[in-house]
Amino acid sequence: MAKLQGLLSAYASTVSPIILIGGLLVVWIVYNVVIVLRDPLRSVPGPFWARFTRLWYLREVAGGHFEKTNIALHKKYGSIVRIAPNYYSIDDADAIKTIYGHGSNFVKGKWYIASNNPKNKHPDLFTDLNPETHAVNRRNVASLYSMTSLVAMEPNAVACADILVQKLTEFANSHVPINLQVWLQYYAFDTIALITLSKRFGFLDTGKDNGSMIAALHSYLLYLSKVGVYHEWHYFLNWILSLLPNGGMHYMGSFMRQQVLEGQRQKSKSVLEKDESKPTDDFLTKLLRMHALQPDRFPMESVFSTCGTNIGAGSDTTSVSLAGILYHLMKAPATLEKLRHELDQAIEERGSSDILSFQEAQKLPYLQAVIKEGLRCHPATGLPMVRVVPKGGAKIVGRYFPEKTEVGVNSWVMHANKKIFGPDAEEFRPERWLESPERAAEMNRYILTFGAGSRTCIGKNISLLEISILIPELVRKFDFTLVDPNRPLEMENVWFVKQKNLDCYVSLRKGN
Ligand code: HEM
Repeated sequence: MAKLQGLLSAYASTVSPIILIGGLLVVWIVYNVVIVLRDPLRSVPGPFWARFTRLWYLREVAGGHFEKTNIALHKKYGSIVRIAPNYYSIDDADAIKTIYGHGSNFVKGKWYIASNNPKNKHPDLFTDLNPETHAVNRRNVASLYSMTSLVAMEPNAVACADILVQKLTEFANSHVPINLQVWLQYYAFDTIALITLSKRFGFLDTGKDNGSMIAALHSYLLYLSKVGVYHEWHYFLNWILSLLPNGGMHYMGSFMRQQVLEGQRQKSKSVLEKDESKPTDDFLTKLLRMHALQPDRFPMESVFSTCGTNIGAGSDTTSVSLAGILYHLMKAPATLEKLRHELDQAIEERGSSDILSFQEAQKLPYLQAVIKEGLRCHPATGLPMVRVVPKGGAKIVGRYFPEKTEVGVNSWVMHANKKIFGPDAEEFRPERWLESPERAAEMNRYILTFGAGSRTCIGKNISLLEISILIPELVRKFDFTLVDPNRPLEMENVWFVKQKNLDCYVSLRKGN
């Protein structure tokens, strides 16, 4: 009897886990079948596994090429594609207004949760999911990013462009190949630091990622792009990661703290309260004044998070965009020639070869068309900008989406749309912006490089300033040649779609 009991318990101990797992699997399958059968959107096409689990989307995002996958999905399945059980990617011109338009009640989806720092009591502008607090916070800082505020920022962009030109001249003389994307990162990081904190990180000077800060921001992007898909894990994973050493982020944090303290030393609370604000004040002075005048409404945490968001959201995005424009120019010699002709003429007419100002650059139509087209062909963000369908549901592409469904448009998908940009949408052709003002205005409505609506990029003017200062200067002064023109451009989509192998020879422009 004891033997039999022993046999039975041995049998039970080996079989029961299998039965348990099998049982759970059956329950999971039945649960999913019921969900699928009851889903009013069950007829929307998409990859098989995306119907049942977010793992399909996670795997694709982790692959680092979702911008390409997303375009291919819409080619295969049409305007609406399911990419996760309750999440749909949309490729439709009218959908932009419905989902992102001012006055639409679609709020940011939970994917953005993984971008926030759980330690912050007040979410930053980018990650705030609450439309009311977001609107208040955005209003608080909007004037710091306005066109008039750019006056104080222009000399910062010019100073950094000057250093980059000097460095590239040295590379041209030594005939050493460089990774242009990396140097554009140094420019973008140093410029946004100078604009925000009144001090450069010093990447342009050393030619190095000091303190591994750029690498740390890359790891943060790797994290948020994937953990956003399973946002429920963010707080736990973030806690685990906070136990590990993270030199780069600490470096950035202490750099920021030092500069803020320096700003406070230079201008005490009483001085800031009394001083009239001037458009020429630097960004940090403006932030510290806001805190001095209304410490409850704008606490020190908001001073730090605004600075941190500028650096996080405004560095890689700008370098990716600069690299996109220059890469396309390298691949299109006739366009480059035409652009140089316009720039040379502008320089000749004003009788000085000094760097073109932002205002001057804005008056050059071909330059503006090149920038616009570069930003269309390589928008910095490469995942759908997810939003939640509001109460009462919504009609998108003629189909009813129940409330709480998640939907999103990927800039790469929209910019490849042939109905909007024409049959040659995949080509880099700046002329499309100059064919007629009506056509340009129409296309402009569907450009998502800087997002759209109430959550549109607050730093757009700053990045356009940086781009408009640097591109003409580099195009006028240097020839860039790809080390291996036949090697396809490698990119990695970690929310920002970063170029990886932009290895080039730099030489001084012939005949310059
Ligand atoms: C070429 C450069 C840039 C590109 C392509 C870009 C792109 C974008 C996009 C697409 C969004 C919307 C994201 C979404 O809805 O999911 C966004 C938001 C944002 N960007 Fe930029 N950005 C750039 C530069 C900058 C700069 C220079 C700054 C700051 C100085 C900045 C700060 C922000 C912030 C704070 C938000 C959140 C705004 C809000 O939700 O109210 N960006 N950006």
